[in-house]
Amino acid sequence: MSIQQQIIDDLRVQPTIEPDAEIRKRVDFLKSYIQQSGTQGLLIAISGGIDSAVAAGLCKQATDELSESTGKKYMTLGVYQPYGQQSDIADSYAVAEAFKLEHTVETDVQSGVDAITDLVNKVLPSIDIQDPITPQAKGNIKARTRMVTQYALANELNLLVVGTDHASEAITGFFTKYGDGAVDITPLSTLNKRQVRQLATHMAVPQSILDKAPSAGLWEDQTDEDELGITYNDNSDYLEGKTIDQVAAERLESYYKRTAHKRDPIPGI
Ligand SMILES: Nc1ncnc2c1ncn2[C@@H]1O[C@H](COP(=O)(O)OP(=O)(O)OC[C@H]2O[C@@H]([n+]3cccc(C(=O)O)c3)[C@H](O)[C@@H]2O)[C@@H](O)[C@H]1O
Ligand SMILES: Nc1ncnc2c1ncn2[C@@H]1O[C@H](COP(=O)(O)OP(=O)(O)OP(=O)(O)O)[C@@H](O)[C@H]1O
Ligand SMILES: [Mg+2]
Repeated sequence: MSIQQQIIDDLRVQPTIEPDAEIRKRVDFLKSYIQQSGTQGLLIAISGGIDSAVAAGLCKQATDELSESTGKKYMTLGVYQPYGQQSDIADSYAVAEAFKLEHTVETDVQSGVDAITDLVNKVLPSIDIQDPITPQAKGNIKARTRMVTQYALANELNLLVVGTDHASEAITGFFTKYGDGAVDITPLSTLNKRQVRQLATHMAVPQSILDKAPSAGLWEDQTDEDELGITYNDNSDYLEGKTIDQVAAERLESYYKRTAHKRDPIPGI
C-alpha cells in the first residue's frame, strides 16, 4: 500500500462527503457522547477561525437537541481567549451570535502566558541560553494556557472540552501537543480542510470567517500555509487520494512521520 493510502486510512478521510449527512452524524456523535459521559454539555474555545466556528455550530445544535428531547438543561459554553488585543475578535462574537450561544465568557490569557514566559526566561541564562524563548515556544505557551483555562472551566461546569483538530491538521501535526491538541472529543476528525469549509457553508458561519486565511494566531502575521509551506488545496487533494506535486507530497509525508508522537499514545516501557 502507498504511504498516501496508509495516511488516508489512518486518518479515515473520505474522498467526497455529503455535508448535511456529515453534520447530522457529528451532532449525533456529540449527543451520544455527552449522554454516556454524564456531563452537562460542551465547552468550545472560539478563535474567530473556521474550525472553531463549525465546531461551535455542531456543539450548539447537539446541546439544544438534547435539552429539547430530555427536558434537562445541557449547555454549550463558548470561550473567547485573546492574548491581549485580538484584531479579529469581532469574528468570534459573530460566531456566538450566528449560532445563538447563550453562554459565553472571555478569558484573556495574556497575564498567564506572560507569567510563565517570565519564569522560563529567568532560568535560561543559568543553563547557558542567553536569548529569551522563541516566538514559537511562546506560541505553544499560549495554546497550553488556553487549554488549562478551558479545563478549569470544564471542571467547574461538568463540561467536555471540544477540540477542532481535523485530518488536514493531524497529517502535519499542526497543533500544540497538550495545548489545542489536549481535548476530550474531536467532532471534526476525519475531515480535511476543504470538507470543514463545505460544512461551514451549510451552516450559519459568518462570511468574514469563510473569507479569511487559516491562522494559529500565535504570532504576528502567522498563516498556516506560510508556516507549513504547503497549501490546504494540496493538503486536501492529497487526503482525497489525488496526485499532487511530488515536492508537496514529500513534505506532507515528512510532517506526518516527524509528528507521529503527537498522534500516538504516550510511549512507555
Ligand atoms: N519523537 C518524539 N517523541 C515524543 N515527544 C516528542 C518527540 N519529538 C518532540 N517531542 C515533544 O514535542 C514537543 C514539540 O511539540 P509541540 O510542543 O507541539 O511544538 P511544535 O513542534 O512547535 O508544534 C507546534 C506547531 O503547531 C502549530 N500550532 C500550534 C497551536 C495552534 C495551532 C493552530 O493551528 O491553531 C497551530 C504551531 O504553529 C507549530 O507549527 C517537544 O518539545 C517535545 O517535548
Ligand atoms: N484566540 C483564541 N480564542 C479562543 N480559542 C482559540 C484562540 N486561538 C486558538 N483557539 C482554539 O484553538 C483551536 C485551534 O486553532 P486553529 O487556528 O487550528 O482553528 P481555527 O482558528 O478555529 O480555524 P483556522 O485554522 O481556520 O484558523 C481553535 O479552533 C480554538 O478552539
Ligand atoms: Mg485559527
